[in-house]
Amino acid sequence: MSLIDYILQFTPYSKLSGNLHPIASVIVTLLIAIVSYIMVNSFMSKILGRNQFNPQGKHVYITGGSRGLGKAIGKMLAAKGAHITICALNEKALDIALEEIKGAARHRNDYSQLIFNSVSADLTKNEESIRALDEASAKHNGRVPDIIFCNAGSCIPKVFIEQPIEDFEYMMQLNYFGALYTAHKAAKLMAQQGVKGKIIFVSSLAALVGIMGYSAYTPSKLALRGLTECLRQELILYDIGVHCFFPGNMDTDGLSEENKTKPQLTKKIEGDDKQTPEQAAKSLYKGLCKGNVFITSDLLGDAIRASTLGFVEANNGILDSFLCLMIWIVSKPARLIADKFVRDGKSEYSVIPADN
Ligand SMILES: NC(=O)C1=CN([C@@H]2O[C@H](COP(=O)(O)OP(=O)(O)OC[C@H]3O[C@@H](n4cnc5c(N)ncnc54)[C@H](OP(=O)(O)O)[C@@H]3O)[C@@H](O)[C@H]2O)C=CC1
Ligand SMILES: CCCCCCCCCCCCCCCC(=O)[C@@H](N)CO
Repeated sequence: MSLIDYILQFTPYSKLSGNLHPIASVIVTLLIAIVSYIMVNSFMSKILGRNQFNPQGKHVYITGGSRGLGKAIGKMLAAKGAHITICALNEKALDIALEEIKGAARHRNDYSQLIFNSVSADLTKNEESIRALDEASAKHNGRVPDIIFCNAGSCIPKVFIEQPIEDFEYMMQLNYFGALYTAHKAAKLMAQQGVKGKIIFVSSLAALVGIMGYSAYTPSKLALRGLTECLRQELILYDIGVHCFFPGNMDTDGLSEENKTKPQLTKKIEGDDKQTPEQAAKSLYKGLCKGNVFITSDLLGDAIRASTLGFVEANNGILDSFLCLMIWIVSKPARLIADKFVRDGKSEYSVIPADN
């Protein structure tokens, strides 16, 4: 008896196969194989993936850690025993956030050994980004942080022709170059010091699907995807892991702020689903534990991710193929409906008179 026959005898297939048409029996066999594969795969990834991300005792550096997602990541990892450094612009907000982050770790036995620190810097500038990282390292005897979250970012949504060029430049400068400056310095220090660390870029679901109103934001976040793909391979040289997170809308100050300038049509197309930053942080953590390179925060995001993989590793080959198929089925009607919203909205968008 072959191994397959041995396994199949424990399935309903063994009782059915005698009565089935040969084609039906091939289909049933395939289905059983697929379901078993998914079960074995998810079981294995639970067993094998459990230790791929253990922040305990590690120094975690979070840009944009004073609010929203960055602060939620800080609290979550502090509670798991990480040393935390947060970096942002506003010092007062940093102080308040650091107290909250400490509070999340206070129940721990090793609380007194944990180091919490905040650094104020303008991350749109290379020298400032380097100084911030140096200050963070100084509190750890010059050792670069083990885990870097490039999370600081901003979104100003507007209709393309009404958006000033300065906005395009600002978003590229903060969302792409801001993350690049920190990652570049951190990777160099990790390589020099032999620190087998991790760099995690916070992109957005809006990087993987382009919708109206995000013409300045989407490209700046898509650039991070490209950077992740190159660095994931290149930093194997130094055993540095690279990951990219693509969350959907999260209930943060950033979202309230962007909603002030967001075109109605953009709101209509993206819908008003949103997660708390804590929920998104949890999805990110789970993805890191499994060793996933591209990580999302909900099912729609996961399907969009799976449909745009290219040469990026699937998180689960079979499941991702299935999700990709779902997007292939729904994307055409979804696009037609979204396009119709835009066509029907023409009258609401009066065009600014031509320059005279
Ligand atoms: N909220 C959402 O719906 C989504 C957000 N994202 C992305 O997730 C990340 C976090 O978003 P969210 O939590 O909403 O962001 P928030 O706007 O709530 O917080 C942004 C953080 O970045 C810091 N920051 C902004 N500019 C600078 C700067 N020039 N130098 C240093 N720090 C800076 C802010 O500090 P300070 O106040 O001091 O400037 C703050 O800590 C961003 O990259 C965002 O693009 C992705 C998908 C959806
Ligand atoms: C062409 C047809 C389109 C069909 C629409 C399908 C639905 C896509 C939802 C995408 C939502 C994007 C959320 C991220 C927003 C974000 O990153 C900012 N809010 C940042 O703060």
